Amino acid sequence: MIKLTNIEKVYRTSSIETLALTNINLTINAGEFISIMGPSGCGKSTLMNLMGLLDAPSAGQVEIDGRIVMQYRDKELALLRNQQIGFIFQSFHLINDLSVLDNVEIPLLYRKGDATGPRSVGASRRQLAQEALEKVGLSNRMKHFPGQLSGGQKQRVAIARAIVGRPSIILADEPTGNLDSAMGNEIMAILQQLNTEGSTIVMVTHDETMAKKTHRLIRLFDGAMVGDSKLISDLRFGISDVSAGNVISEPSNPKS
Ligand SMILES: Nc1ncnc2c1ncn2[C@@H]1O[C@H](COP(=O)(O)OP(=O)(O)OP(=O)(O)O)[C@@H](O)[C@H]1O
Repeated sequence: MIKLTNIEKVYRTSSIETLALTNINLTINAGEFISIMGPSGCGKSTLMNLMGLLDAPSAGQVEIDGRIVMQYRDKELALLRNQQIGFIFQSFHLINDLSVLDNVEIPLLYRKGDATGPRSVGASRRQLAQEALEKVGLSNRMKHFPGQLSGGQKQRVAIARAIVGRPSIILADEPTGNLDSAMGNEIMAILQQLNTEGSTIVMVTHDETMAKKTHRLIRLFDGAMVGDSKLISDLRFGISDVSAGNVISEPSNPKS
């Protein structure tokens, strides 16, 4: 579960102050698949960075799985992030000099314990990485390098890397943004499958079609939450009808 309470984020440089997020109150339940949409600059990545513990809010509280993280030190944040959160980015962020298998192992190298407890020795790391690659249908490309893969395949490697440590939360920042629609649909199908198996997924997207495949759509505008709609019937969350959608307010003059 991710709970954001009264979040505000201000970026300050010597000459300018930008209010990137204001008055964000949002609870994402365990097992939900939610999408976040809004025009460029409205604060989507900032929100993801706060949920991913990559940045701290200027005010308000961030709670991850019942832990209020505001008092955590950097080391503790890094540990929590490594164990609980998997990241997927639009531009994949793979290391070109490493094989597919080595790329997927990376999050496990930063662990004191392995995905399930004791320190991960090379063999068990390898095993976990192979399993993650099998899950995304890439077991036949383990020895390839990122430069030898299609965009969709690269994103599948990135998903394998995100799930290798078995995090409960996956944060995906425009995961289909660099892909054609066929590859984008493949990636969405994998994310939907991971969600069915229990992962909580938060996805930023500019694509309404992709957003409609998720349970719930959050709309941001100028740093504020302007919409929160239930999209797909899902009995796990007591939602029986898409009309349960609750639009807070629509932006009157969206920038894009
Ligand atoms: N490190 C930073 N320093 C100063 N201002 C920043 C910083 N990061 C983001 N901003 C500003 O905060 C606001 C929100 O940015 P953010 O990247 O979260 O938007 P976004 O919705 O993800 O945009 P896009 O869809 O274009 O990626 C913007 O006005 C941006 O210029």
